[in-house]
Amino acid sequence: MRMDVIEVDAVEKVFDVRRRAGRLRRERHRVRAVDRVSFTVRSGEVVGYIGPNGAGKSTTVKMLTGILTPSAGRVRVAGIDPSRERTRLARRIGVVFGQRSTLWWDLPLRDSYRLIHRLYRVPDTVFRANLERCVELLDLAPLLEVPVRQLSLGQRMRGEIAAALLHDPEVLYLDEPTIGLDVVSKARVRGFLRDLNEERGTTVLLTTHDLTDIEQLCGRVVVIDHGRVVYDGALGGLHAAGESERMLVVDLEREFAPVGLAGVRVVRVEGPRQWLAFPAARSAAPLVAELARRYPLVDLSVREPDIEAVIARMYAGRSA
Ligand SMILES: Nc1ncnc2c1ncn2[C@@H]1O[C@H](COP(=O)(O)OP(=O)(O)OP(=O)(O)O)[C@@H](O)[C@H]1O
Repeated sequence: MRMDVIEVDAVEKVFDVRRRAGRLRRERHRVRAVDRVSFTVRSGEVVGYIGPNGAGKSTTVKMLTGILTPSAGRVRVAGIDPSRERTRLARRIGVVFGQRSTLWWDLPLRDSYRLIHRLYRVPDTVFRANLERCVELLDLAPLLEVPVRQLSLGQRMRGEIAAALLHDPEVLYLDEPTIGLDVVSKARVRGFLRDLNEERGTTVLLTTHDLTDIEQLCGRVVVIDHGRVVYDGALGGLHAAGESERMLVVDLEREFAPVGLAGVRVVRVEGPRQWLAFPAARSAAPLVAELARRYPLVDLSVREPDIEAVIARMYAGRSA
């Protein structure tokens, strides 16, 4: 049976900040970075944790690693309370921060890996097998003797991901793992993560602003905004939540006035071609049938909305 490996229940994090209020006065001010957030992640799931800047994503991930203690609520990762047993938890999780390195800057990659081997007390056979696998799949062989500071961003990121996996973690947190990478490196990292999840059943919580990461990796997304969960479900369902539209592009035999169909908005007419927007959740089939019955239809295509637009619309709706 699949278990919940990450449990976040009514979790809050409030920061006390001092702000200047005049020449000498400082005012205390509270920032509620995470506001009664609840979600669970089952073993083997890949979940995207997304939201605009300052939404509370990093603060949540820091509570999941034990770096920060929640102000209220309950967090469990692999049954462990992260802030109480951070060291024990560290053996069960892997963490990759796209913007921060966990490797030793002046050491060759291989030496960083040796240190991790010893620090985490990884059994020799496990370490060797994992290193071999990562070196092969992430193409690290030519890089092992190179000091980390000489690696390109894409090379270093592959090195970081390997470092996070050498101790066989059940859960992997990835914070912007493809940030700044070129298209080829992004594809390689995504392919590796997909295989890792499929073959090993590693649970992944992925924070990213790159929606292709989400589309290609995540079966489910949790969207957070102003510290609160505003959506939790399948990626496809975001369209309905964001009230997004699909587009039917039709070519008629000749020019017509904008077609009149219930539930359809004509957004553009160019000669015999018309662009018809309709709710994304609705089936296109009856619309096409009705069109074909009433107009001389020559050709058509359906365009899916892009997720970025959907999420932007959802955020806008929330703050309005
Ligand atoms: N140590 C801190 N002290 C005070 N305020 C903080 C602290 N850390 C985060 N915050 C505030 O909490 C809120 C949430 O920040 P957080 O870094 O979790 O957002 P995020 O969703 O990860 O954003 P981004 O996408 O920009 O990384 C922000 O308003 C931020 O300024």
